[in-house]
Formats: sequence, structure tokens, C-alpha cells
Amino acid sequence: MFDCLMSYHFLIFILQITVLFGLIVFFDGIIHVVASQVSSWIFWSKEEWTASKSSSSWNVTNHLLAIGLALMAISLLRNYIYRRRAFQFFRRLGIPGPNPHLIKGNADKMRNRSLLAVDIMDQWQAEFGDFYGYFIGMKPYVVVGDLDMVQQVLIRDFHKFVNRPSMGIEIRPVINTLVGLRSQRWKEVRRVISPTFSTRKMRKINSTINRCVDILVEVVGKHAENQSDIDFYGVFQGLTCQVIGECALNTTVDCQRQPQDEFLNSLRQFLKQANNPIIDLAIYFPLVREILAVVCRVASPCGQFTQSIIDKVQSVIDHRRNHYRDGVAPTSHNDILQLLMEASENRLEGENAAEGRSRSNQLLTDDEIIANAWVFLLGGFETTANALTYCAYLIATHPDVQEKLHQELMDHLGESSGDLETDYNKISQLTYLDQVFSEALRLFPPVVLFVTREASEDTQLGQFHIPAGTNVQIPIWQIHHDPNLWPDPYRFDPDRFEPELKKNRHPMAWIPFGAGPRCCLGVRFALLEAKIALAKLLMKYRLVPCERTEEKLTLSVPTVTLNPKNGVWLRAEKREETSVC
Ligand code: HEM
Repeated sequence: MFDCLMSYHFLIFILQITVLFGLIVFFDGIIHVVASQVSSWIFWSKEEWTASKSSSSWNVTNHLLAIGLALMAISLLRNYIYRRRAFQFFRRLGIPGPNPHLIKGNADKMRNRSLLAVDIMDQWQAEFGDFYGYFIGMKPYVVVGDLDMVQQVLIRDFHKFVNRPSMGIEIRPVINTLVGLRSQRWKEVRRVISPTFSTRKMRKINSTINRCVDILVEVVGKHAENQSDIDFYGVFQGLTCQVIGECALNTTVDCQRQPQDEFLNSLRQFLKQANNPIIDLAIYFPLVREILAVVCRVASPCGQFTQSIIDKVQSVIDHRRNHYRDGVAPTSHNDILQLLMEASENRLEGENAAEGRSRSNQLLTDDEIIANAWVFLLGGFETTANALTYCAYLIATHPDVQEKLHQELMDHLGESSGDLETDYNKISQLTYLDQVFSEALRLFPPVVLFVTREASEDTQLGQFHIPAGTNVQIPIWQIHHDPNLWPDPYRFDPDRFEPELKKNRHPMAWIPFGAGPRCCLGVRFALLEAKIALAKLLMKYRLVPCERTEEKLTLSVPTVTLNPKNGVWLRAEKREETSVC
């Protein structure tokens, strides 16, 4: 008992109580002095003031105020000591890194609006090497650039690194998506959803992609006729918005022909919200995070947009279930939502359609189906548009690559009347197109800050001990521009992806889609959409730079994606008539 009383914690407790009483007395005195001064301005006479001071209500107010101030002071002091200790985290582990600010950690650097997060990480890597730690708010992130360690985190020791860093609060519908789900439930949901993106299932949505790409070619054609400059960023955003809107949400949008389409604008606005300074506050102060989650849900435009998507998808699900009951074949809809519903009910093609229809058999709840359809919309919109934009820019500024690519397209698809819809296999056989797109993804990885994991147990990375709860970040940009892996790393050279060279490269040297069991689920979808778009576009048009084309692209990293800040302006020139389309 004595030991316990004399323990360290007890002493700290006694110390805090003493400080608290000391502070109460101190504030009591201060309040008295301030009140005397103020009263001399307010009360007419000294007697009046003495009378009011001796009243019991004055005494109670005075003491309560003093206690409140003392409690506030002590909690600030505790918070200060707690933060000082927390920010010693990497120092205690012997991991180098930039000095954190007491409130922001290093988040102000990473979310700086004038300097790119990837540039900051370049600077840190130059200063501390390819293993260092920094803080977002108070959360510790260790950056791991060594490829063997990257492989250890993403693949070999995956069981210790299943989750992405926790957000600290439950924002719906994010927590029900593959991106936000954790541990066992993530495994179960991923297992159910994965077949939705298999090669065989991708064939089903091939026709939707083709139809949307044909509209893209038509839109670009109009600009080519008028010889006007085209912002390909906007054009590709229109394409990916329409494709993913139709495929994931069964929402028909005309955002390619109508660039000011409401759905597209809401989507853009939604993504812009992530760059709001309020988010910075939420990172620094957990309480703001809680309030923000509520405000976002009920009042902000981004919350309303999300709610409108939720309502829409729920109504489509209900509508389709009613149709099943009326005997309409479930396979009559070729979209991801349908595939999700089928996967969630474990209803494989050709199986008895009645089987698995009862709600009790569902492997995914409706909330999970809706949340994932929503995350496919977000995941499939900006990422693929960015990838296509960078690729178009690189192709336009490298005419030799463009001509070689055009030749390949004509050799393989020239005879097929451009009917890529029935020729999924041919798209996969376009090896030079694959090389060009891979090299574009290397130079401009569309997602630069998202490959992160949380250690669920203590582990060892090289010489460093990593305690459970530490977040690990894989620096994709730095890996993709490492001169030891990629000589002359800023040069666009699709030959780097010739099969022989590819075979001898470290598997973690090129990871635009992440790696391991938690890599990008939509990789097949993204590649199919992007390749069909590039193939159909480049068979008909030659892309060329115009006056507004930036010599060096201005980039921004508003959240986790790498965006072309000012768009990408090019022109399209019609090629001589081919047998295509
Ligand atoms: C060029 C286009 C795309 C790029 C570069 C990209 C990149 C990424 C990256 C880097 C990750 C994190 C992987 C990791 O942590 O190891 C990711 C995750 C994810 N992506 Fe993509 N993505 C693209 C397109 C898509 C599309 C079209 C969809 C859906 C239709 C999608 C759905 C997802 C989902 C659901 C996850 C989370 C997977 C999980 O946690 O299990 N992505 N993506």
C-alpha cells in the first residue's frame, strides 16, 4: 500500500492537486484585484463596492471563476507536457526527422499551399535519408523508402500492417468502404468485392466504357474542327465522371458534352473541400474533428452531395430487388453496382437466381454496398483522369513516341473498325501502349500520399524498432524518381518498360497502384478505361502542344493525389482517314 501511495503516479497526482490549489488561490487574488479596478469605474462609492463584495453571490462567483481558470490552466499545462513527450517519439527510437511544431507536428509543411508535399519529402529525404519520421498533428508517420522494407510492410509482414492509419473518428460512409474498413471486416469485404473487378467481370462493363469513350472522341473532334485549345484535364474528368457514374452508381450523366454538368461540378467541389483550412484544424485538434464530422454530415455541401449519392444508390438497389421479385433477370444490368449486389448475395452467374436473395444471406450490408459504390466514384474519377491527362501531355510533347504508338494501334486495331468493345484481348496485347502508360504513371503517379499502413504490433524494420500504432508511409514519388532505380529519372522513356528490363527490376520500384493484398482494387478497371480512351483517341487524332501548354507542368497535391494545377492544354489534329470508326 505504502509503495503504491508513493508511486510515481501518486506523486504526480499530489503535485497536480497542489498546483491546482495554488492556481485557484492565485486566480482568486487576480480576480479580486481586477474586480476592484473595474468596480472603481462602475460603482459610485467605496461603500457601495464593499457592500457588493461582501455579498455571498460575489464570493461564489469569484471562487467558481478562479476554479474554472485554474482547471483550464492545468489542462493546458498537461496538454503541453503530453505533446512534448509525444513528439519525443522518434527521438526515443533513434529515428531521424524534422522538428515538429508543438501543435501542428509537421502537417503545416505537408499541407503547405505553396510547396508541394512531394518536394518537402524530397528535402527531408536529402537531409535524413530514406528512413525518417514526421508528424501529422500528433500522429507519427515513419517514411520507408528502402525497397526490401517496402516489400516487408506491404507484402511479407502484411498481417502486421493490414490497416491504413485510423482517422480517429467515424465518418460515414468512409468507415464502411474498403478504404476505411479495418482488420477482419476489411478482409471479409475485400474477399467479397474482389471478384467484381476480375478480368471476366470487366468484359461486362466494356461496352459502357466504349460508349463513353466514343463521346470523348466526338468532343475532342469538335475542338479539332475549330482548331481550339483543349484542356485535357477537364475533358478526361468528364470521361471518368461519366464512366464511373454509370458503372458504379447507375447514374446517367452528360458531363462530357456539358462540361458544367451539375454532377461533375458537385464531384469537383467535393474533392476541393478536402483542401479546406478547417481540415487543418481538425488534424491538430481532435475535438474539431468530431464537430466537423457532424457538420459535414448535416450541413456542408460535401455532406449533402454524399447523402444524395447514398439516397440514389439505395433507391437503385431497392428498385432492382423489386425487379428480381417480379422475375426480371439480375444480369440485365451490366454495372459495378449490380456486380456488388450479386457478390454480396454470393450469387454467381448461372446460379439459381433465387438463391441468396434473402437479406439474411447477404455478405455485405446495404450500407457497405452503398459506401463502396461511393468510394469507387471518388477512387475512379480523379485518379484515372489525372493518369490520362499526364499521359496525353507526355505523348503530345514526345512526337516520336506518339508516332510509334500510332503505328502499333494501326497494326493491331486498324482492321477491327475500332470495335474495341468486342476486342478486349487486343487492348491487352498492345504492349507499347502499356509501356507508354506505365512510364507516364511512373513519372506522374496520380496517387502520391495514400500508400500508408498502421503497425498493429511491435515490429522491426531494418535496425529500427517500430512500436504498434506507428504509421508507415511509402514514398511513391521518391521511389519513382530514384536515379539508382531509374537512370535520368525525369526523362520520359517508355522503353524502360520493355519486358526484359521490367523482369530484372525490384518489384517495388514501380508501385502507382500500391502493392500487396491491400493494393488498388480498381487497377484493372482503370487500365481498361485509360487504354481504350488512349487507343480510340490516338487512332483518330494527333495530340500537339499549343501556346498554353506549360513547358514544365505546375502540380499540386491537395489531398493524396497529384493534380495538374492549371490543367493541361493541348490541341488535337485529325489524322488522315483510317478504316477506324
Ligand atoms: C490510374 C488510376 C488509379 C490509381 C493510380 C490508383 C491508385 C491507388 C492507390 C495507390 C491505392 C492505395 C493502395 C495501397 O495502399 O497499397 C488505391 C486504393 C484503392 N483504389 Fe485505386 N487507383 C486508381 C483507380 C481506381 C479505380 C478506377 C477504382 C475503383 C473503381 C479504385 C478503387 C480503389 C480502392 C477501393 C482502393 C482501396 C483498396 C483497399 O483498401 O482494399 N482505384 N488506389
